[in-house]
Amino acid sequence: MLKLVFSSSCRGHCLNTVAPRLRVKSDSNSLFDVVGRLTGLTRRSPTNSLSRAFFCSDSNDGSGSGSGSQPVVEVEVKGVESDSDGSDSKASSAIVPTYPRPEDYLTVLALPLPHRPLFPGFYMPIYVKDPKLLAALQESRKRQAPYAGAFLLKDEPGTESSPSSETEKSVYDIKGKELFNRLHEVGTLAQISSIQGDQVVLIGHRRLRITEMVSEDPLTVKVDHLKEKPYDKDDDVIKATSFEVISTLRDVLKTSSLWRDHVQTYSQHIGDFNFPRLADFGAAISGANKLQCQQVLEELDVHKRLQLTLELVKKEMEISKIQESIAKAIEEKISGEQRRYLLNEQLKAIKKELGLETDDKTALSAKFRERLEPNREKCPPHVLQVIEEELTKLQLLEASSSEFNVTRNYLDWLTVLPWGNYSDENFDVIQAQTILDEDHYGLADVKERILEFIAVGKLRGTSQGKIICLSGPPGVGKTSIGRSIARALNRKFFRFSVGGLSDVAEIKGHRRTYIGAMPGKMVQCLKNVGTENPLVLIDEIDKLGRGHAGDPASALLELLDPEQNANFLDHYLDVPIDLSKVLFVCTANVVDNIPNPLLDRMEVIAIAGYITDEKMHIARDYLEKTAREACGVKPEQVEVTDAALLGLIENYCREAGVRNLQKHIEKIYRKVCTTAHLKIMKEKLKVCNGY
Ligand SMILES: Nc1ncnc2c1ncn2[C@@H]1O[C@H](COP(=O)(O)OP(=O)(O)OP(=O)(O)O)[C@@H](O)[C@H]1O
Repeated sequence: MLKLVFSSSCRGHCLNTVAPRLRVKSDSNSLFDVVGRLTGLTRRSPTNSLSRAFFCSDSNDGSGSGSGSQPVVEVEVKGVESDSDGSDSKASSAIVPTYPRPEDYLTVLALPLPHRPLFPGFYMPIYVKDPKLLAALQESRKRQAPYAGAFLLKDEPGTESSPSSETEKSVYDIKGKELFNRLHEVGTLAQISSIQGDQVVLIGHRRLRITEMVSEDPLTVKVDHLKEKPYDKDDDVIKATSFEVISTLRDVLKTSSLWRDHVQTYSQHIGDFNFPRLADFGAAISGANKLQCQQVLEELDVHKRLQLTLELVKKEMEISKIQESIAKAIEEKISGEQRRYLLNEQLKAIKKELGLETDDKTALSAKFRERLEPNREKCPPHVLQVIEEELTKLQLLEASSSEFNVTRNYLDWLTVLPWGNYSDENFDVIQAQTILDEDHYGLADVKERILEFIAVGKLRGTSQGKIICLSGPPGVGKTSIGRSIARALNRKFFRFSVGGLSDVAEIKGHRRTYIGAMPGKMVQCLKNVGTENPLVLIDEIDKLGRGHAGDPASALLELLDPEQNANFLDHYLDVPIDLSKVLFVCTANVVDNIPNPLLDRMEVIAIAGYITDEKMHIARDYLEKTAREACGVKPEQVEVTDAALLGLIENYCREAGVRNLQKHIEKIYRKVCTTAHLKIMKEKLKVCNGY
């Protein structure tokens, strides 16, 4: 049992039920076999023709005189529809009763078709919303007269001809005379194949013409049965036109799979074929609008009908060509995009594997932009401009060129600097004092100066960079107090020693044109600390070297001078940096060795050596504690007496600073550790030997 469906949504026709087995005796050559041969469709063997021979038995009787192929209908109610409820199966089994014959129906119920006319030989499901009409249809089936007239509904005057202009429901709102006037005169005698709920499946049989209205509700009309005008089947023009229709159909079939399905289904169910049927078939499966289809239906001249159909299938051919080209273009686009995506993904994977991902220009730019984004608001406009210019340049450069690397490094430095980032300064004098005292004993002058600095900063609301120079003999705590000051002020700490420095580039940076060029110490410092207001300790400023190319002291001057350092220009960076918020602390052993212009700009705080009493305090409260912790000794384990410390200071550590004293204390603790360890080992040995 077969169930084959024509796409009714696009064509409006449907082969939607099972054909009862009718034997159609026909010796006419099937045109669809010709189409099948041309398109490679398999031709059914003659033995199969029994099961596929279904078509309205007298739909081709118009060719009577011409074709002379009048099929003999013998009803054999063998095949039954296996509907779910089974209610219709009986009814549908008697599709073509022997009596009365279809041509005997001269008064029929008129069914309005809103979308397309019904062609002989085609199925069409319709929804009958009018209960009266539905009841009448059911009644007529019961009376063994399952026929009605299906007529296309004319568009309402003034509305556009579109399939959606009239819904199924509103069609059945029109009744009586109004409906009669809205129906096209020519329609189709339709066999009611099945009724399921409000769905009625019609099979087109033959053409009808309305002559008069018999009753209004449900609309019943008197009809004339129409026959095709006699034609000569050997007429060359008709033959040529039909061959052209077939050839066009064949071309469409090549491209449109939907049509292929239609023809295959149709050819399996249609046995004989002739010119009028070919015309009907072409028009029925074309996507032409309802009026064009109606025109074909109304045409009784076979040649004209073939011509009309040819027009429609040619148009269909054009549509299918456009459809094909659209499909091809979209397919190409999609496959091209997919290919590119795949290749890109592969490229990414390869780069990742080889560690080359950073060389990707776009990824690099994205990285730099991402890094800059949090500081963009605070970043000075001139720097932003340079960054944007360099980013554009980066995109234009060849990734393998040396210039590319220079630009990449430059951008790396430009974007990594903490533009406008400051650490929250501590303006609490008491807290600062506590921190300073925690770390160092004495050093009153230094501490006082720092507290003054904080107090001024608090009153002003902002602190200005200063240059403080701590001078004194080695080991008096110049460097360590610098770290302590940074902690007290809550600034980041950076130390660099300029002892023996003779290259100006160390301070001012190299020009970017040199291979391996680097920015100066100050830019490195900013990158390191991540804030623009760190405490920078410049150690051993009195031991600054003398360069053969340029004077480091002068470069340092530019760096330290509060007047100039608001716009400090590093050779590498090439954009001014604001260093005015940086607190510079320099250390020197001998002030006299500091170049005069530098010394002039500094606030020198001299730290003299410590006296014995001070050393005692430092040793007891700071040095001993640090040394003990460093050696992992607990306070209760060792006791260093004052006499011992005094002896150490007076006899062994007579220098001004406390570095030597610190070393001796550390030495004592190391010795204590070793002795204690040896003692424990001896005890263990004694135990082992049985003493
Ligand atoms: N007043 C102090 N209180 C506590 N510790 C101190 C004090 N002065 C110095 N020290 C300690 O002495 C050690 C040496 O100090 P530091 O290295 O800062 O000396 P310096 O003056 O910088 O020497 P140099 O001039 O040789 O660089 C440090 O461990 C430091 O903690």
